[in-house]
Amino acid sequence: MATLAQSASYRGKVGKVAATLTVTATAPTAWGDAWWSWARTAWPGPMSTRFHRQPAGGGGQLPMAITASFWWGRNIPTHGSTPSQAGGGSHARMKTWFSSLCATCHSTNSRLSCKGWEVRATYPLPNWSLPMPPLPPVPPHPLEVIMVGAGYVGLVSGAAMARLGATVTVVESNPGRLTALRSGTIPLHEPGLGELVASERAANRLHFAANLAETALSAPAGTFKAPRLVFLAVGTPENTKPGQQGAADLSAVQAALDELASLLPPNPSLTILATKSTVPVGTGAALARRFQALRPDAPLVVTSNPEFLAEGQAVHNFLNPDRILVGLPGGDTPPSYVQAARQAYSQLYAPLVIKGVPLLFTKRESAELAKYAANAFLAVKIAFMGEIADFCEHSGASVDEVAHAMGLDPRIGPEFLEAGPGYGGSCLPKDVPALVASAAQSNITLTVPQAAHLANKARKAGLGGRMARVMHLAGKRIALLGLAFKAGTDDVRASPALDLATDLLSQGASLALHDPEALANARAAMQALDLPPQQSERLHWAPTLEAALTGADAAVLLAAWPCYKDIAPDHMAQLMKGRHLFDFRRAWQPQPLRAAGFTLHAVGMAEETIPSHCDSEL
Ligand SMILES: NC(=O)c1ccc[n+]([C@@H]2O[C@H](COP(=O)([O-])OP(=O)(O)OC[C@H]3O[C@@H](n4cnc5c(N)ncnc54)[C@H](O)[C@@H]3O)[C@@H](O)[C@H]2O)c1
Ligand SMILES: O=c1ccn([C@@H]2O[C@H](COP(=O)(O)OP(=O)(O)O[C@H]3O[C@H](CO)[C@@H](O)[C@H](O)[C@H]3O)[C@@H](O)[C@H]2O)c(=O)[nH]1
Repeated sequence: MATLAQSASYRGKVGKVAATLTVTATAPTAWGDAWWSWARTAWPGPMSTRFHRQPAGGGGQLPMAITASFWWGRNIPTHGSTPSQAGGGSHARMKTWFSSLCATCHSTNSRLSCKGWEVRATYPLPNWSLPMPPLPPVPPHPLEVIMVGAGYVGLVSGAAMARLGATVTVVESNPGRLTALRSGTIPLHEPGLGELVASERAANRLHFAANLAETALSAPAGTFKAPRLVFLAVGTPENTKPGQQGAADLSAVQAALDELASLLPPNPSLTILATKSTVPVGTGAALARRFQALRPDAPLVVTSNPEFLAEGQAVHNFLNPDRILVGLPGGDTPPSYVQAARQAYSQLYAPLVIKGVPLLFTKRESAELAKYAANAFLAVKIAFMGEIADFCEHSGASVDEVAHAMGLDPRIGPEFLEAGPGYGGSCLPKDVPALVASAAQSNITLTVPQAAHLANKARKAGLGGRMARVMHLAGKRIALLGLAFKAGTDDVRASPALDLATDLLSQGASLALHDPEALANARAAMQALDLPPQQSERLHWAPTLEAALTGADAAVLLAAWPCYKDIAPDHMAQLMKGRHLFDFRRAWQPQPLRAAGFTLHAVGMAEETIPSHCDSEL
């Protein structure tokens, strides 16, 4: 038992109802983690909680601040149309809860104030005693992680796992990418990744290898002091073989497994294999069978640890996930292997779990399917809003207002309701058909994801047609702004911009293409299309936004990079020849652009915004 000097304070806002209780304690910081796990289970709050701990100093007897955020949940009614009316309901509930919290904590002298939308409360908690459990055992060795593939997922996950304390070797078979990494260059655009990789390399926790044979995996049995985790983060693109179109191409996953089987030493200790790659349900079981046939002497447990990061915010997503999902095998797998896997994951992700991130252990099949189901659900939301946006354009409604009104319903939520040019990227476009194809193998027809997939393909293919309805395209110079599949990344895989570019070229337009990060990737992708010379000579790669806009008859916004949002309308008007703007992201403000003389065609905005003089161009 230790006595802690504490104070607690609460600050919450109506509509975003969360209470933060900050407990300031003077305690040996070495006890922090143990106190933490005790607090998470023993806290008397009636609602779900999320804990954060911020040590105020290094080891020893330094004070630390502990913040426990008590989330009220998503069902707080915020009735009324004025702050005080709306606040009444939820603030009253908050007050009741805090009063009971106070009583539970034997607190006196609590202060509570309610001003506009905000409630503040301060509760001194004198002489509040908390039992201190014994320190948990410290694992004797850091985890050894091998990450196969240094793409968006493998490189981010590998570096972030090193940050979590593991010793990580990232294996990359692409020589150019490996050379770049070894020389300290990050071969992809991901905010924060450069700093993360550099600091983990400097701490000697992050290494790179050209193949599995270069890692310690091929060393004699007994080399590893702790269980080794081998993650597969290789690509699983859409299969293009006849008869298998749409299904996931698992050849890179299988090749990596075969490589592993070929180099493990005789009678090695247990290897924990994890698919970070997105793989169809049943893949883990198939990989286990394949490995068993190749290496009956080598103990292996195949687990699923799907990744939910989104490009452009990958480092942040990995280190602050909504959940960590781990699928464990059942059936014939020895329980001791499964237990070892569970322990290894618990150790690997402990620094995140301690922050309150849920670590879900499920059946392996559930984890595999949950990843696809999540992506398909996101795809359905986006595709649905695309169709609603089309209807808005013909009904006088604004899709922004419709989405906002829908999103305030907590059963719907505000995320992923932005209608745009169609979803792109390396995940949703290939994962939805892969889900549909894998279900079809079990004679299950997934009509809803399939409809989203078809709607999205049609949306991307129809962008040029939308433009052709308001202006002649042949002979015109069009500035395409934003070539990545969304702002924040240099990834152009399945980018709507590439679909539109090929369509506009075939309609006779000249293109000036610009992107702040994705120009090189877009150029490589367009070159790979092997366009006829009369089309490729009409492609112009603009090094600056100004160069793209200069002399353009029209500009098209496809990815909402800040540089496009921030450009001054008058500056655009000076540079451009024509006055047509197509905003497929609704990132541009209509009024200032109209004031500068532009005609704005924005997705999901009513037709009346298009002046009648456009007809004369048809
Ligand atoms: N990109 C994302 O945002 C994201 C998010 C979650 C999940 N995923 C899934 O993760 C997987 C990887 O996606 P990605 O975008 O990182 O792919 P990527 O194509 O960017 O990277 C894969 C990397 O693996 C390398 N590689 C392939 N085979 C190898 C081998 N045998 N040994 C060593 N290196 C090898 C490739 O050279 C490449 O650099 C996919 O299944 C994808 O669906 C992707
Ligand atoms: O409201 C929205 C949200 C997204 N998009 C588009 O949808 C696509 C995908 O966007 P996003 O999901 O942000 O990017 P990804 O990096 O592809 O991430 C998705 O795919 C990853 C790979 O599986 C998952 O890990 C992530 O959770 C999932 O969000 C992009 O073209 C976006 O422009 C919209 O049009 N409207």
